[in-house]
Amino acid sequence: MGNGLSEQPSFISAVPFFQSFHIAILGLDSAGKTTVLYRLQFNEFVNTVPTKGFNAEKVRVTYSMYVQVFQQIG
Ligand SMILES: Nc1nc2c(ncn2[C@@H]2O[C@H](COP(=O)(O)OP(=O)(O)OP(=O)(O)O)[C@@H](O)[C@H]2O)c(=O)[nH]1
Ligand SMILES: [Mg+2]
Repeated sequence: MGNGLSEQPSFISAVPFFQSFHIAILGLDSAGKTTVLYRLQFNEFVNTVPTKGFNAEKVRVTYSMYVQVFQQIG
């Protein structure tokens, strides 16, 4: 689950700055989707409540590159 998240993979730095991509996090209830999303966004673990609908965050992966991450209910 969220605790297993390692450093962001190096392939991201190989993506040209003008490209953008979306990441969808899918999983069963309480799988740790929101935990992963906020770990990416804030670099810390936060207390979560069950998500209603979906959640989206723009995550900065390099100085000038952002990735839009969508979190969908299970
Ligand atoms: N032990 C453990 N607990 C975790 C881990 N990741 C998340 N949790 C806990 O699992 C619970 C659910 O985490 P969420 O991130 O809210 O799960 P979710 O997939 O977003 O759940 P829904 O929004 O209901 O679909 C929370 O109490 C988290 O603290 C992990 O890696 N290890
Ligand atoms: Mg959630």
